[in-house]
Amino acid sequence: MNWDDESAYAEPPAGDRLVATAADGEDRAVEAALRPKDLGEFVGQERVREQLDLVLKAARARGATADHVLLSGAPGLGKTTLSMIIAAEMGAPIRITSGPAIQHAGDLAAILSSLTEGEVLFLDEIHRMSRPAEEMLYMAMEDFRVDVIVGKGPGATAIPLELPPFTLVGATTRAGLLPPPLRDRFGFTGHMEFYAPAELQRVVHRSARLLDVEIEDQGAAEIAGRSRGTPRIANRLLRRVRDYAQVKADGVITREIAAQALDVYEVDARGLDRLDRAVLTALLKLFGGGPVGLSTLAVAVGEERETVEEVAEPFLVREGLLARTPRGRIATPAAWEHLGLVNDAGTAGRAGTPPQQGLFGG
Ligand SMILES: Nc1ncnc2c1ncn2[C@@H]1O[C@H](COP(=O)(O)OP(=O)(O)OP(=O)(O)O)[C@@H](O)[C@H]1O
Repeated sequence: MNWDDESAYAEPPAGDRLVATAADGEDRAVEAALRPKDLGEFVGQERVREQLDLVLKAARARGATADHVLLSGAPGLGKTTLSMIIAAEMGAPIRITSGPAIQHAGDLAAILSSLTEGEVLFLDEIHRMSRPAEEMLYMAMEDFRVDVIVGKGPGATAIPLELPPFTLVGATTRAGLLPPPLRDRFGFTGHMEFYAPAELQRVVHRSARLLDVEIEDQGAAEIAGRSRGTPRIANRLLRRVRDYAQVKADGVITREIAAQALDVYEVDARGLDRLDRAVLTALLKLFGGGPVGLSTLAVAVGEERETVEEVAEPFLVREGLLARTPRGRIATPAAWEHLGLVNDAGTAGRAGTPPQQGLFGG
């Protein structure tokens, strides 16, 4: 996983996609109830959990405020949840804000100057902060001090303001976009990975328990397998499957019920939705697996170029179903297999030809 590849996680707001990684209104309403409250309850991310546990235990033993923490990774993997756990483990209050909400250095100064000793400041999307605010943050992180500028022009003066020690938890989907001086000021950086199906299965079981939904192991596995490695998606799919189980069955989520429900919602066994499959189908059936230009592919599926590039492609690339080459987009052998077109050589056009040539060419 290349954490500096910012395009890997660029995804616009959820819209009506069930498999979107961004949170929608309904997610926000239930997420608070589903958030693990301590490191023991937090599923997966073994490495980050273990490292963070050491950082927090050591700080507690010293009676000190924990070092600043940077969490990087795709949306919905648990960065906000982890920041709340850090505060809880330190017995400290937490203040939550985000980069886009801090456009002026004054906005940041107001927040920083109102922090109490040991408080955790969670700054989501830290890469989207304005430059002047970012520069103020450098000094605040290092020296627990800010210079507040009073007045304008030649008469402006900087008034130093001491801050109580605090822990900044920065979250970013794009670690590569952070300027090195900012990155270097974090004492600990945790890279959040996509979750394995078995881990997501545990997330689903846990959420089902909290939502008072009866679910069988195989039902949880079915939902986990379609959740694109992301707990937020797993929780969202669980809620839709619960609806289906209530209306069409006796409320219990079995493997069959989960599969039927997610088929209704057009989320397939590998987690692809209608748009993902439309892109792949066009690539295979209309263009023989490529290479084909992005604009042509977008026209073929009746979508904007940006939608195909930013919404569908990142997951298809991650899944090894599609590759971006200098000559255009190509389908991998796994794409043919997934859509059941591998043995389709007898049909019209080149639909049955696996795109062996030029797979890495161009
Ligand atoms: N490790 C985990 N174990 C159990 N539930 C989790 C875990 N990680 C995330 N979740 C659940 O997934 C949902 C999304 O998590 P969270 O809001 O922390 O993600 P995020 O990375 O901060 O997303 P974003 O970057 O979009 O804000 C929450 O409901 C949370 O409870």
